[in-house]
Amino acid sequence: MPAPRNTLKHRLAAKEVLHGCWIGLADPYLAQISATAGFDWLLIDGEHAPNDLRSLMAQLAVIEPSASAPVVRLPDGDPAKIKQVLDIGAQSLLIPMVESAEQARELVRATRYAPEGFRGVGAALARASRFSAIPDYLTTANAEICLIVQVETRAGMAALDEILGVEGVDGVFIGPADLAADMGYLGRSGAPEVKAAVLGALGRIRAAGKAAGVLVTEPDYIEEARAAGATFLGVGIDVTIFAGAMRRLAAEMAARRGA
Ligand SMILES: O=C(O)C(=O)C[C@H](O)[C@@H](O)CO
Repeated sequence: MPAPRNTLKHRLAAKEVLHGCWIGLADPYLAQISATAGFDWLLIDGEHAPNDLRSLMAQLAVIEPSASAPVVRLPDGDPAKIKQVLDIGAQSLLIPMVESAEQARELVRATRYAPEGFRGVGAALARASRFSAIPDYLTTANAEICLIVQVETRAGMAALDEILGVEGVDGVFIGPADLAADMGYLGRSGAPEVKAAVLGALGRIRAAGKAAGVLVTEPDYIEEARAAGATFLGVGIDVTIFAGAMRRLAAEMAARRGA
Protein backbone atom coordinates (compact mmCIF):
# COMPACT_ATOMS: atom_id res chain seq x y z
CA MET A 1 0.00 0.00 0.00
CA PRO A 2 1.67 3.24 -1.17
CA ALA A 3 1.58 6.82 0.10
CA PRO A 4 -1.68 8.62 -0.74
CA ARG A 5 -1.87 9.80 -4.36
CA ASN A 6 -1.37 13.56 -4.47
CA THR A 7 -4.12 14.61 -6.88
CA LEU A 8 -3.02 18.25 -6.78
CA LYS A 9 0.47 17.33 -8.01
CA HIS A 10 -0.86 15.30 -10.89
CA ARG A 11 -3.57 17.79 -11.89
CA LEU A 12 -1.00 20.60 -11.94
CA ALA A 13 1.31 18.40 -14.03
CA ALA A 14 -1.59 17.94 -16.45
CA LYS A 15 -1.75 21.77 -16.77
CA GLU A 16 -5.24 22.04 -15.31
CA VAL A 17 -6.18 25.54 -14.10
CA LEU A 18 -6.95 25.02 -10.42
CA HIS A 19 -8.67 27.65 -8.28
CA GLY A 20 -7.89 27.92 -4.59
CA CYS A 21 -8.42 29.96 -1.47
CA TRP A 22 -6.08 31.03 1.30
CA ILE A 23 -7.30 29.90 4.72
CA GLY A 24 -5.80 31.90 7.55
CA LEU A 25 -8.52 31.66 10.20
CA ALA A 26 -6.38 28.92 11.75
CA ASP A 27 -9.22 26.73 12.95
CA PRO A 28 -10.28 23.22 11.79
CA TYR A 29 -13.97 24.01 12.21
CA LEU A 30 -13.67 26.94 9.81
CA ALA A 31 -11.35 24.98 7.51
CA GLN A 32 -13.99 22.28 7.24
CA ILE A 33 -16.55 24.92 6.24
CA SER A 34 -14.16 26.16 3.54
CA ALA A 35 -13.69 22.56 2.40
CA THR A 36 -17.40 22.38 1.54
CA ALA A 37 -17.13 25.30 -0.88
CA GLY A 38 -15.68 23.34 -3.80
CA PHE A 39 -12.27 24.95 -4.36
CA ASP A 40 -9.69 22.78 -6.09
CA TRP A 41 -7.21 23.53 -3.31
CA LEU A 42 -7.02 25.30 0.04
CA LEU A 43 -3.81 26.89 1.28
CA ILE A 44 -3.35 26.53 5.05
CA ASP A 45 -1.17 29.52 5.85
CA GLY A 46 1.60 28.82 8.34
CA GLU A 47 3.48 32.00 7.43
CA HIS A 48 1.08 34.86 8.22
CA ALA A 49 -1.68 33.05 10.16
CA PRO A 50 -1.42 31.89 13.80
CA ASN A 51 -0.93 28.20 12.99
CA ASP A 52 1.25 25.64 14.72
CA LEU A 53 1.84 21.94 13.99
CA ARG A 54 -1.29 20.84 15.82
CA SER A 55 -3.56 23.37 14.14
CA LEU A 56 -2.00 22.53 10.75
CA MET A 57 -2.59 18.82 11.39
CA ALA A 58 -6.20 19.37 12.48
CA GLN A 59 -6.91 21.38 9.31
CA LEU A 60 -5.24 18.76 7.11
CA ALA A 61 -7.45 16.09 8.66
CA VAL A 62 -10.71 17.89 7.89
CA ILE A 63 -9.73 19.00 4.38
CA GLU A 64 -8.25 15.71 3.12
CA PRO A 65 -11.63 13.93 2.78
CA SER A 66 -13.03 16.82 0.72
CA ALA A 67 -12.73 17.70 -2.98
CA SER A 68 -10.21 20.39 -2.03
CA ALA A 69 -6.54 19.46 -1.91
CA PRO A 70 -4.71 20.89 1.14
CA VAL A 71 -1.50 22.84 0.66
CA VAL A 72 0.58 24.02 3.64
CA ARG A 73 2.66 27.17 3.52
CA LEU A 74 5.55 27.24 5.98
CA PRO A 75 7.09 30.48 7.32
CA ASP A 76 10.43 29.62 5.72
CA GLY A 77 12.38 26.77 4.14
CA ASP A 78 13.80 25.36 7.36
CA PRO A 79 14.39 21.63 6.71
CA ALA A 80 13.30 20.79 10.28
CA LYS A 81 9.94 22.49 9.75
CA ILE A 82 9.58 20.73 6.38
CA LYS A 83 10.30 17.37 8.06
CA GLN A 84 7.69 18.02 10.75
CA VAL A 85 4.96 19.19 8.40
CA LEU A 86 5.50 16.23 6.05
CA ASP A 87 5.35 13.88 9.02
CA ILE A 88 1.95 15.28 10.07
CA GLY A 89 0.73 14.34 6.60
CA ALA A 90 1.14 17.34 4.30
CA GLN A 91 2.07 16.33 0.76
CA SER A 92 1.90 19.75 -0.94
CA LEU A 93 4.07 22.60 0.33
CA LEU A 94 4.40 26.27 -0.52
CA ILE A 95 7.70 27.78 0.64
CA PRO A 96 8.15 31.57 0.62
CA MET A 97 11.07 33.83 -0.29
CA VAL A 98 13.03 31.59 -2.66
CA GLU A 99 15.74 33.56 -4.46
CA SER A 100 18.09 31.04 -6.06
CA ALA A 101 18.26 27.67 -7.79
CA GLU A 102 20.52 26.40 -4.99
CA GLN A 103 17.89 27.30 -2.42
CA ALA A 104 15.28 25.50 -4.52
CA ARG A 105 17.47 22.40 -4.84
CA GLU A 106 17.93 22.26 -1.06
CA LEU A 107 14.16 22.53 -0.61
CA VAL A 108 13.63 19.60 -2.98
CA ARG A 109 16.15 17.54 -1.03
CA ALA A 110 14.53 18.47 2.29
CA THR A 111 11.21 17.05 1.06
CA ARG A 112 12.64 13.72 -0.17
CA TYR A 113 13.92 10.63 1.59
CA ALA A 114 17.33 9.32 0.58
CA PRO A 115 18.78 8.89 -1.95
CA GLU A 116 16.93 11.84 -3.52
CA GLY A 117 17.19 13.92 -0.39
CA PHE A 118 17.74 14.09 3.34
CA ARG A 119 14.23 14.08 4.85
CA GLY A 120 14.53 12.60 8.32
CA VAL A 121 13.02 9.14 8.75
CA GLY A 122 10.40 8.98 11.48
CA ALA A 123 7.42 7.66 9.52
CA ALA A 124 6.89 4.80 11.94
CA LEU A 125 5.27 7.18 14.43
CA ALA A 126 3.98 9.76 11.93
CA ARG A 127 0.50 10.56 10.74
CA ALA A 128 1.91 10.67 7.21
CA SER A 129 2.27 6.88 7.16
CA ARG A 130 -0.96 6.58 9.12
CA PHE A 131 1.23 5.42 12.02
CA SER A 132 2.81 2.64 9.96
CA ALA A 133 -0.51 1.53 8.52
CA ILE A 134 0.96 2.36 5.09
CA PRO A 135 3.76 -0.22 4.89
CA ASP A 136 5.27 1.16 1.68
CA TYR A 137 5.22 4.81 2.76
CA LEU A 138 9.00 5.27 2.89
CA THR A 139 9.55 4.01 -0.66
CA THR A 140 6.57 5.78 -2.23
CA ALA A 141 6.36 9.13 -0.40
CA ASN A 142 8.87 11.02 -2.56
CA ALA A 143 6.83 10.59 -5.74
CA GLU A 144 3.75 12.21 -4.19
CA ILE A 145 5.38 15.38 -2.85
CA CYS A 146 4.29 18.61 -4.51
CA LEU A 147 6.71 21.50 -3.91
CA ILE A 148 5.79 25.01 -4.98
CA VAL A 149 8.33 27.74 -4.30
CA GLN A 150 7.53 31.42 -3.93
CA VAL A 151 9.41 34.00 -5.92
CA GLU A 152 8.56 37.41 -4.49
CA THR A 153 11.63 39.63 -4.63
CA ARG A 154 13.67 41.25 -7.40
CA ALA A 155 16.49 38.79 -6.64
CA GLY A 156 14.14 35.85 -7.03
CA MET A 157 12.76 37.22 -10.27
CA ALA A 158 16.30 37.61 -11.61
CA ALA A 159 16.93 33.91 -10.82
CA LEU A 160 13.56 32.71 -12.10
CA ASP A 161 14.89 30.85 -15.15
CA GLU A 162 17.43 28.96 -13.02
CA ILE A 163 14.79 28.15 -10.40
CA LEU A 164 12.50 26.84 -13.13
CA GLY A 165 15.26 24.45 -14.19
CA VAL A 166 15.38 22.73 -10.79
CA GLU A 167 14.07 19.17 -10.93
CA GLY A 168 11.54 18.45 -8.20
CA VAL A 169 10.05 21.94 -8.17
CA ASP A 170 6.47 21.43 -9.28
CA GLY A 171 5.53 25.07 -9.48
CA VAL A 172 6.58 28.64 -8.88
CA PHE A 173 4.24 31.05 -7.11
CA ILE A 174 4.66 34.78 -7.57
CA GLY A 175 3.81 36.72 -4.41
CA PRO A 176 2.40 40.07 -5.53
CA ALA A 177 2.34 41.69 -2.08
CA ASP A 178 5.96 40.96 -1.20
CA LEU A 179 7.17 41.58 -4.73
CA ALA A 180 5.45 44.97 -4.68
CA ALA A 181 7.17 45.82 -1.42
CA ASP A 182 10.58 44.80 -2.73
CA MET A 183 10.00 46.79 -5.91
CA GLY A 184 9.21 49.91 -3.88
CA TYR A 185 5.42 49.69 -4.18
CA LEU A 186 4.55 48.62 -0.62
CA GLY A 187 0.82 47.91 -0.37
CA ARG A 188 0.33 48.44 -4.13
CA SER A 189 0.45 44.94 -5.68
CA GLY A 190 -1.87 46.21 -8.40
CA ALA A 191 0.51 48.96 -9.55
CA PRO A 192 1.15 48.69 -13.31
CA GLU A 193 4.86 47.98 -12.82
CA VAL A 194 4.14 45.21 -10.31
CA LYS A 195 1.30 43.74 -12.35
CA ALA A 196 3.51 43.65 -15.44
CA ALA A 197 6.22 41.81 -13.52
CA VAL A 198 3.72 39.33 -12.05
CA LEU A 199 1.96 38.57 -15.32
CA GLY A 200 5.23 38.32 -17.24
CA ALA A 201 6.61 35.85 -14.71
CA LEU A 202 3.46 33.71 -14.88
CA GLY A 203 3.93 33.38 -18.62
CA ARG A 204 7.58 32.36 -18.21
CA ILE A 205 6.68 29.78 -15.56
CA ARG A 206 3.94 28.30 -17.76
CA ALA A 207 6.28 28.25 -20.76
CA ALA A 208 8.80 26.30 -18.67
CA GLY A 209 6.17 23.62 -18.06
CA LYS A 210 5.75 24.28 -14.34
CA ALA A 211 2.63 25.22 -12.39
CA ALA A 212 2.30 29.00 -12.35
CA GLY A 213 0.94 30.25 -9.06
CA VAL A 214 -0.37 33.55 -7.77
CA LEU A 215 -2.87 34.97 -5.28
CA VAL A 216 -4.92 37.89 -6.53
CA THR A 217 -8.46 38.75 -5.40
CA GLU A 218 -9.66 41.50 -7.74
CA PRO A 219 -11.80 40.02 -10.55
CA ASP A 220 -9.93 41.78 -13.37
CA TYR A 221 -6.54 40.77 -11.95
CA ILE A 222 -7.75 37.17 -11.62
CA GLU A 223 -8.69 37.08 -15.30
CA GLU A 224 -5.43 38.72 -16.31
CA ALA A 225 -3.50 36.14 -14.28
CA ARG A 226 -5.47 33.32 -15.88
CA ALA A 227 -4.80 34.74 -19.34
CA ALA A 228 -1.10 35.08 -18.49
CA GLY A 229 -0.90 31.35 -17.74
CA ALA A 230 -1.69 30.91 -14.03
CA THR A 231 -2.67 27.34 -13.14
CA PHE A 232 -2.33 27.44 -9.34
CA LEU A 233 -4.68 30.42 -9.08
CA GLY A 234 -5.51 31.74 -5.63
CA VAL A 235 -8.63 33.91 -5.78
CA GLY A 236 -9.60 34.64 -2.19
CA ILE A 237 -8.65 34.78 1.48
CA ASP A 238 -11.03 33.46 4.14
CA VAL A 239 -10.07 36.14 6.66
CA THR A 240 -10.88 39.03 4.33
CA ILE A 241 -14.04 37.34 3.04
CA PHE A 242 -15.30 36.79 6.59
CA ALA A 243 -14.29 40.20 7.90
CA GLY A 244 -15.79 41.96 4.90
CA ALA A 245 -19.10 40.13 5.17
CA MET A 246 -19.40 40.88 8.88
CA ARG A 247 -18.60 44.57 8.41
CA ARG A 248 -21.04 44.96 5.49
CA LEU A 249 -23.88 43.39 7.49
CA ALA A 250 -23.16 45.56 10.53
CA ALA A 251 -23.01 48.68 8.37
CA GLU A 252 -26.27 47.74 6.64
CA MET A 253 -28.03 47.37 9.98
CA ALA A 254 -26.57 50.61 11.23
CA ALA A 255 -27.79 52.35 8.10
CA ARG A 256 -31.27 50.91 8.52
CA ARG A 257 -31.35 52.03 12.12
CA GLY A 258 -30.49 55.51 10.98
CA ALA A 259 -32.96 55.44 8.07
O1 LIG B 1 3.42 38.14 -1.42
C1 LIG B 1 2.27 37.71 -1.56
O2 LIG B 1 1.34 38.31 -2.17
C2 LIG B 1 1.97 36.40 -0.96
O3 LIG B 1 2.87 35.61 -0.73
C3 LIG B 1 0.56 36.17 -0.50
C4 LIG B 1 0.39 36.88 0.82
O4 LIG B 1 1.33 36.38 1.75
C5 LIG B 1 -1.01 36.63 1.37
O5 LIG B 1 -0.98 36.70 2.75
C6 LIG B 1 -2.01 37.63 0.85
O6 LIG B 1 -1.59 38.93 1.14
